[in-house]
Amino acid sequence: MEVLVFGAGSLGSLLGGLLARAHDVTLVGRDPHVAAVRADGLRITGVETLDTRPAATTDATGASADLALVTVKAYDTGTAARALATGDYGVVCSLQNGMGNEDVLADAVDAPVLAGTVTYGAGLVDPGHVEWRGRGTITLGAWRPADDAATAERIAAAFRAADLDAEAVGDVRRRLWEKLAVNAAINPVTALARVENGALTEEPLAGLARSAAVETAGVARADGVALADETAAEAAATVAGETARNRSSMFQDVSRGRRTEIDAINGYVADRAAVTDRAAPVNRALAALIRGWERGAGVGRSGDE
Ligand SMILES: NC(=O)C1=CN([C@@H]2O[C@H](COP(=O)(O)OP(=O)(O)OC[C@H]3O[C@@H](n4cnc5c(N)ncnc54)[C@H](OP(=O)(O)O)[C@@H]3O)[C@@H](O)[C@H]2O)C=CC1
Ligand SMILES: CC(C)(CO)C(=O)C(=O)O
Repeated sequence: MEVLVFGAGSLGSLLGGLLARAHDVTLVGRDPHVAAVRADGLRITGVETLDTRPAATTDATGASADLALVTVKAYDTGTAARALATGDYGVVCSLQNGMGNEDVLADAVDAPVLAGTVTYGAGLVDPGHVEWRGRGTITLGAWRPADDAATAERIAAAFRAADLDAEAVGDVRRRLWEKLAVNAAINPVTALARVENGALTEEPLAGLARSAAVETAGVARADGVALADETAAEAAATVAGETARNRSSMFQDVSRGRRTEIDAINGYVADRAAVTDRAAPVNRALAALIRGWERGAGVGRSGDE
């Protein structure tokens, strides 16, 4: 299968490198990473060590592939969608965190759209070198009723052909909302308190994280997705415990003075709550605090805005 990975940073490089074991992969990213991959290939270290040679480019204009995976940060999805709209793809699949990405892609591209959640962990450590930080699972599903479920199964099988753990599911919206509840609970609280994820398993932060998760579940239900309060709260607590020594991606972004994915996480929950006439005071407050930090830090918002 021809696979184009749009957003060859941490996750895109890891998955692209692993997929290159079985497929014809092109990474779309930035220099100096792209130049290093073109010159010397991609090195994966960590869980396994692997040297692969995917193609790499900084410009996907007019490209084509059987599958386009979208692995940019959520605030860059609009840019990715516009670039993909100039090409020809059999399927487009978001593997990003947060909500709203699939709708942006579906509005722009003329191809079936899949949604995916990923629990693999990755970090780009040097140009041409990505660290594989954790094994995980990829869960895929059709985004719109018109996006055939058999497509999700075919793409999951393509991941499995490259020895990745992947499954197609019929309830991908619920899976995305559950992951959203986990991110809404863990990401802003760890970023604001400057703590590793494990700090959320005890007070004084456990109650705040739980409130964010439970509130997210309520908004999911108002949006037509059956996510129980306790399921969301337990998912957040379990992930915080299992990733106790991790710094969440938002904590890392704030530490590096980089823009966060707050709009697609707690900002999305607060926006959906407003549409369905619900209050979401915890998510709204967490979003305001992170946005306040972004503004104070002068973090650029040049992506979709
Ligand atoms: N890292 C992980 O382990 C996991 C990440 N995720 C999710 O996956 C998504 C990606 O995360 P992550 O890989 O960490 O993010 P990164 O920032 O490491 O990767 C995104 C890459 O895409 C590049 N990019 C953005 N726009 C373009 C463009 N127009 N053309 C070419 N390259 C572009 C970025 O470059 P630049 O920065 O220069 O703009 C960056 O290198 C997020 O939604 C994240 O929450 C989910 C599970 C695990
Ligand atoms: C699951 C979690 C919270 C792990 O750190 C994550 O997805 C993130 O940091 O963005």
